[in-house]
Amino acid sequence: MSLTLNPSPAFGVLLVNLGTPDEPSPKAVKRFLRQFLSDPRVVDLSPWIWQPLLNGIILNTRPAKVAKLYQSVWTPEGSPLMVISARQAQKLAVDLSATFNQTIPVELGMSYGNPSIDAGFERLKDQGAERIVVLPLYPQYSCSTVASVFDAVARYLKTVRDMPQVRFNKDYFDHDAYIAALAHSVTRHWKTHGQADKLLLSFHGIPLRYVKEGDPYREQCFVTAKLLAQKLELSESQWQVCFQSRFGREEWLTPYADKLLAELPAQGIKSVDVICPAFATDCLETLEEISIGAKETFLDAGGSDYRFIPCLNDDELHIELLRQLIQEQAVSWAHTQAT
Ligand SMILES: C=CC1=C(C)c2cc3[nH]c(cc4nc(cc5[nH]c(cc1n2)c(C)c5CCC(=O)O)C(CCC(=O)O)=C4C)c(C)c3C=C
Ligand SMILES: [Fe+2]
Ligand SMILES: [Fe+2]
Repeated sequence: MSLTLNPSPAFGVLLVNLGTPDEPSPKAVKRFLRQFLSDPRVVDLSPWIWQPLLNGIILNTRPAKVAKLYQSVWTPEGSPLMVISARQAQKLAVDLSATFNQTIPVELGMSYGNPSIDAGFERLKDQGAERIVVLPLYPQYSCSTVASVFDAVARYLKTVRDMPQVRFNKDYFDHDAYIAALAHSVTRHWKTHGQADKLLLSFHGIPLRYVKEGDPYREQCFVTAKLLAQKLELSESQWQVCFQSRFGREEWLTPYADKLLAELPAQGIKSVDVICPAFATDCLETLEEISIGAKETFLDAGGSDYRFIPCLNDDELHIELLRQLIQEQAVSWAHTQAT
């Protein structure tokens, strides 16, 4: 039964992800990388040192190379990250609206590129939402991702006279529904392809220094991995964590995915299933780096079978997890409406 007196929504949802270039051209990639890599939460070096390096070398060499990689995964509808994020938002809006028995608007906001976090807030405001749940789609908290979303939210709020009430979800690395969704995607994959010698859990890396300075990301990755292994009833030798997407010369979290995959065949591991639990949505880093590049590394090193497990994307259990996370944040705003 609905007790709503006010026709405006009880609340709105801002789903946040990293963002992606507008098109797979060197020019658009350069624009995207300039914004992304100028964020001090991502690269925390002194701007006096970093900006000349970024503008003098990186932005003159990397965009052409990375644009080619984007072209290899781009779809007719656009960048995989954007296309899948839009589907997630649409499905989540349907499920939330059913839960709360009224239309709950869900908008996307990207940390870098379009649509921006500001644009997402504005769209929610246009739909009458005065209370907003911000859900960064990063299961494990890192200063380089989630804190950067928080910074952008705070920057937006500074620009408005009447700020909305905001709830912010920090992480969900150990949420039962997250582990259940991951476990379901692995068992579904095993049913179709069989089970490999090892399940490799490849998380996006960060500089080791960030962890030494207090970032809980690595610890949260290991908790996720252990909970998933437990749920799948895997023994210690049947799974392993590694970290991908290293950038720059500094030491990042280890073991590095590419190095490990090159070593495993010599240790007698000839087949692997690879899952990327830190990514809520397939993107360049999963579809190119892990699904294509890392596969080549493993097979070249003598591996026989390499199988990539897609991200949770718009899987039913993933949307259910997102719905639960929102409901947990919004329950005190909307308990009279929840059915
Ligand atoms: C420079 C340092 C980087 C840190 C720290 C970092 C952390 C981090 N990133 C993600 C998720 C994604 N990263 C993606 C692409 C990407 N990441 C970096 C660099 C850092 N990431 C770069 C330079 C790029 C762009 C591609 C390239 O030039 O290599 C993406 C994919 C975007 C897409 O368009 O598909 C995601 C998603 C996490 C989760 C994370 C820390 C935990
Ligand atoms: Fe990244
Ligand atoms: Fe990469």
